[in-house]
Amino acid sequence: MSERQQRAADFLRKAGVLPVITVHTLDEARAIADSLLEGGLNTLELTLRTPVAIDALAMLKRERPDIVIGAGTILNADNIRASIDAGADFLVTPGTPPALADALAEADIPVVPGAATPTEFMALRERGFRNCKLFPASAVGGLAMLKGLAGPLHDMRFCPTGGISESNAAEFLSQPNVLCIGGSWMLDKGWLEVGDYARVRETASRAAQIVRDVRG
Ligand SMILES: O=C(O)C(=O)C[C@H](O)[C@H](O)COP(=O)(O)O
Repeated sequence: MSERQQRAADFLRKAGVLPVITVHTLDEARAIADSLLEGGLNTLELTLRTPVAIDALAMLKRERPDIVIGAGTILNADNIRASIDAGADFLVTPGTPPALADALAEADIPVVPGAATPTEFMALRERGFRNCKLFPASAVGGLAMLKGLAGPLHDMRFCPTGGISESNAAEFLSQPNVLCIGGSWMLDKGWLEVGDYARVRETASRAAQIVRDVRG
């Protein structure tokens, strides 16, 4: 495993839970990041799904240097460049077609390429990637899929994301081939719409407790 990939493995394992956030304003980005941090989660994936995402990433890296931020929904080389320029600590992709895998392999930043099938993970493995996102985890088999991958792809580690909630988080996190679990369950749309950041903080805090319970 390259030193760069090892760096991704270290902080993802340490984080245990990777909240996936989508922000619409800089104020919302600050409020979400602060609530997660107060709840005990200091690593997050900020998706590039909204026009303000890159500005929010740069702002958070400037104003909240203690937060480790991955840029998510990386779809192409332009997204990679913009995220690195904004100060991203790592990159996450929902899927990884060959041209994107090439661009990730050249990027000097920890990367967590996404995939959903053994063939795709094998293609990533051939390029040297060992730490990958399983997306959309529940839709493609969830725990059963992770257990299935553990045999043939025993040297790979996964960050399952998609369909994980407070009720199944511990079970996913307990799998030996799981580095961290990703999800948006602590960022319920209804709570965000009414600015109920106390619930975000409480749910983040319970997620942090799940990590302590499972990992010690
Ligand atoms: O946009 C991306 O790049 C993604 O990877 C999608 C997110 O990971 C999922 O939307 C999170 O899944 P839920 O926890 O089920 O909401």
